[in-house]
Amino acid sequence: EPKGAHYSIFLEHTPNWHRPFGPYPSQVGPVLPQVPSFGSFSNYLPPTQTPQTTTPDPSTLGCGTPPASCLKTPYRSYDGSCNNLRNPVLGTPQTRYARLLPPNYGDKVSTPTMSQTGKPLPGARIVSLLIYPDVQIEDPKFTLNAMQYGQIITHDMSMIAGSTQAQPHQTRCCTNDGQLLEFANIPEHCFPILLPNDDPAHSQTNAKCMNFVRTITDRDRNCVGGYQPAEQLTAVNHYLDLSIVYGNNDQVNQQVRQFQGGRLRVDFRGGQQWPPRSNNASGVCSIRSPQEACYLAGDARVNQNPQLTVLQIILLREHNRIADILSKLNPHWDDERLFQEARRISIAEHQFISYYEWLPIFIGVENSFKNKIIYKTNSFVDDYEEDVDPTVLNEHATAAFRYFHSLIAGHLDLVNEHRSSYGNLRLSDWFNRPAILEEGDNFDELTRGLATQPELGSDPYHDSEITQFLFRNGQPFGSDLKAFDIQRNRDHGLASYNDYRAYCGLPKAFKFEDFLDVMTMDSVQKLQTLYENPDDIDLTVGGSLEAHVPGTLSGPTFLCILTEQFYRTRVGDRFWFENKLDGFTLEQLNAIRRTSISRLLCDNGNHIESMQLRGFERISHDNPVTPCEALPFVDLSLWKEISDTGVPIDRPYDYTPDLSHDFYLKK
Ligand code: HEM
Repeated sequence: EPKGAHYSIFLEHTPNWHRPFGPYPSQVGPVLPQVPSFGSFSNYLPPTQTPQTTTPDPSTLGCGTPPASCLKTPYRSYDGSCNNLRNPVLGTPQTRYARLLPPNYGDKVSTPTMSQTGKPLPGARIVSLLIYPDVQIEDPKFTLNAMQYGQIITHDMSMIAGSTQAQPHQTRCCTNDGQLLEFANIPEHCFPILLPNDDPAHSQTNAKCMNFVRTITDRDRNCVGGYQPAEQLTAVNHYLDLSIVYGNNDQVNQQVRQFQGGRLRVDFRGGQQWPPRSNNASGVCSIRSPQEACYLAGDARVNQNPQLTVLQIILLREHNRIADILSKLNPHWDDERLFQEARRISIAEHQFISYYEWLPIFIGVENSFKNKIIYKTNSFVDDYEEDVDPTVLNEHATAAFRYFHSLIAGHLDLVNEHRSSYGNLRLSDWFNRPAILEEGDNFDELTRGLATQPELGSDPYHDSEITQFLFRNGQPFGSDLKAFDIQRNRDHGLASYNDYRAYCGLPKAFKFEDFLDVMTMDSVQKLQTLYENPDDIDLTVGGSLEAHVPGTLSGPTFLCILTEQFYRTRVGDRFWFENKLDGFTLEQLNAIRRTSISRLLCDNGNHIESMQLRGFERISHDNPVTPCEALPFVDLSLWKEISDTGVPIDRPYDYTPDLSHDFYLKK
């Protein structure tokens, strides 16, 4: 095992990770046009009207469309525009990922990465089979809920352009029976994964080819030309703002809203609220009959797996729960005001749970404090910095954060109120088929399962439900998520694992044995069997073999990338919930800080009666199942604006942000 001493040295370096725009410009290619005149706020809207910007026409997708102007409003836009007032397009959908290191494309411009020797890298499926076998090791401490909330955070922050990530891609790079297409017939953007002859699964059907379509880049959209290296685009807004619930643009937002009482649209069945039906069910779900439920939500991936859909529904119901209470407290508020206030509270709860409950488990408590990602305070934390770029890093989304695919469990326990499980669902039976949630008591049983079943360990082992059966849709075998991750790493031309070691403060390796500082001999030997040169190792692969930094769920290289990302996501968000500018009074902010994932599950399940206090942690003597009413909750009465006798309630801070504040007029 690697020596522990290394880590303490490493941790001392952590505060240097934040370089506001990195050593490498975060916008690859020409700087996007800045909006010259957004400083003129003549068209100010009071807070009770629909805020925001002129929405770009999605049919003219370029590489991010700057809004025509930014309106003065205390609420976020749906697409994230005007969050950064100096560069209002920053963080909006259809913009580039950022990068910490320059890309390493095969032809230096856009083709997938090659070996240093000029030959192709080892096949992604071959690497996946050797490095990521299915060995079932449960995490000793954390629940499936920790894994599942991670996917929620991911979907909130990014989605490679050109794919829904929910279904096999519409572009087919292989024949229907899994053979390679004739070269002349291969559609544009294809980068199929070749299957070895002795593939343990696919040799049984004689398939030789797994579909894989390249991510859309700024070059594909003609935003850059010449020899400018390509940068991939993300289809959703980069902020941690519950866009998975509210949509990433005004159009989707309008589809998910009820426009009554501040509520989101729901269908009532069996006395419970369910998301509205998608109007393209056969396109986005693997349904067997037209009646089968397939949901519409702010994010296109909502139906991808049952537990993801459970959390999406919990978050949707939480919004409506808050809107209903606010409307009783403040009957004079109209739909828009109720909607935006409920939205702001839901986003704050989500940011709190993500950063204060979830993130310390993954990137460590000490590391999170040290890097100013969380604070111990009962006050505001006004740490917004306009020159910190909130853009999602390609290294984060394509390599580091995907490491947690390892936590996925292939079977989902159905758990009753006594916390006993009498059965489970096989994951690959239910990809893109959410109807299962509405059967019997499944919704609550899956919800309790989330908080009871352990996640699998964060290690190189992966459940075969995602490496042999992903999206199999009734077929005997399916795709391989880890082969996708490796192929995606090359598609995006990420610099090598060795380069990121150096970036993150580890010594650069000159020979394979040099990796022994953070890897076992067994892992180094596997790498040596696969790769010709230490500089060839894909970031996705090398990073996933590192021993963990104590107190975290990742090795030092991924930890460095994750820490950098979550710093930027927080400090680059003008509407971060702990900023005075987000418009909460101190009392309200401290009320938000009493929320928890367990309370959210309690309040929004069908009939959940109990939960342990820390819902990302397994049930134990220290974390016993407790009646829901005994769990801390957000006291929404603090949002009551006028007392029962009609007197305005005096708040210690002005409820509505002062819009004439210097800040807005600075530039
Ligand atoms: C059952 C659970 C999950 C399934 C089935 C799943 C599946 C997928 C699939 C199919 C992709 C797209 C692959 C590609 O074409 O490149 C993807 C991307 C990704 N996944 Fe997962 N995933 C799951 C859970 C998670 C979790 C728990 C995390 C992290 C905590 C995560 C992080 C990511 C990230 C960062 C991406 C790239 C996002 C982007 O497009 O920018 N996933 N996942």
